[in-house]
Amino acid sequence: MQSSPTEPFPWFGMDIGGTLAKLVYFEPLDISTEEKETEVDTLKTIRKYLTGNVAYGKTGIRDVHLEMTNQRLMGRTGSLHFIRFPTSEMMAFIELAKAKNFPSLASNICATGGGAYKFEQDFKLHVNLDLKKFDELDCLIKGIHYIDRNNISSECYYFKNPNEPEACEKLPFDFRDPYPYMVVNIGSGVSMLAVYSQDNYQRISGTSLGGGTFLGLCTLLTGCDTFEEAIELASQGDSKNVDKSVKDIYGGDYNKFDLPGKVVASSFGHMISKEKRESVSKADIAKATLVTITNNIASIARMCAVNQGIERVVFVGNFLRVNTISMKHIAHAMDYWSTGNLKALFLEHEGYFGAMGCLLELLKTGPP
Ligand SMILES: Nc1ncnc2c1ncn2[C@@H]1O[C@H](COP(=O)(O)OP(=O)(O)OP(=O)(O)O)[C@@H](O)[C@H]1O
Ligand SMILES: CC(C)(CO)[C@@H](O)C(=O)NCCC(=O)O
Repeated sequence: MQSSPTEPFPWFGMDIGGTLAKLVYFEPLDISTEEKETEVDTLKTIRKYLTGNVAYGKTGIRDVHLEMTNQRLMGRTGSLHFIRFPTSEMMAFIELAKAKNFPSLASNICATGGGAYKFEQDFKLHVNLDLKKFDELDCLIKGIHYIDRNNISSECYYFKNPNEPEACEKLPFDFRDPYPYMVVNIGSGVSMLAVYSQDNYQRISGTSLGGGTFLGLCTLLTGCDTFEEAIELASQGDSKNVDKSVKDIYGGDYNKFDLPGKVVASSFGHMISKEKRESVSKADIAKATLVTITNNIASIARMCAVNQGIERVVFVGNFLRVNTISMKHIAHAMDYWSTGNLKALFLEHEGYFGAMGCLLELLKTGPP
């Protein structure tokens, strides 16, 4: 027998970030006949709309490959769905919620991320909803913990031989006993956290050179329009045409301090030459932008991990979406510069942990 939920449906967690808004929706699949008969139309409409589509409006997308089935939450069994749309469309989302009559449901709306604060007044003004706000980094840690424990296929993975295209392998990593570990959340900007236990963590550092910087610079420099386009362009480019290497400066290795010739000495360093600027392609520039941002994040992460005496570093955030180039670069850089002492780990649900943690907070909260 199922226990009756303390929190009325629908169950959502929302993470409104600087670039993307993420939504985790729990679809109950153990609805009794009695519940079906009494389920209000609005609830049914929302459930059917979200689970019956993979795209919403022009820009909303459900990441079907990330769906988690057979989840048990608060005594109910169902599926977790993962949906994202650009934060720039937030007002359209609020209008959609209005059109679907969402505010008529006596439910809490929980949100995290900067947008929970930024859009609070809009929710109140346009749909008369009070947002319950939760901290984005608390939610991130809670979400990582839940998804890693409850994903039946392996959530956590690493790259073996990340720098050898032929021999590189993506392998599962057993993250059951993870503490202490570091989280590097690469969103628009980057936050770095040291996690000591399930409810003990600190934000130890951050950098404004993040996913937003990559996309911003790449669109400026190459004229591309979307993140997917920028990554595709980068995959065809060669950053050596843009960056100056140790070899370009030394004519070979810098032996005294163990700097091999192929290491980047100066990101974008070749671009001071008119001749090089004229011969470089857009793809080369996209790749160099990606590598510059990625290496900088890996470098700061490595210094933080060494400072904290932590060996495992988990990289998350939507910057890593469809971006194996950066993941392999990070894996190689962490391994190489720490002489094998640090391990870069990755999680399948990349950018959804904040929204997942937010859903868990909603269920903890119960009715007002
Ligand atoms: N479809 C997409 N549109 C825009 N950016 C994308 C997309 N897919 C991946 N990205 C990358 O993901 C980044 C945003 O990641 P994420 O959603 O984790 O952060 P955010 O929550 O928006 O930012 P922050 O946490 O700094 O507020 C973008 O800056 C971009 O590099
Ligand atoms: C401001 C946040 C936390 C919003 O998610 C993120 O974009 C970030 O950590 N930016 C980097 C800020 C810093 O320089 O530490």
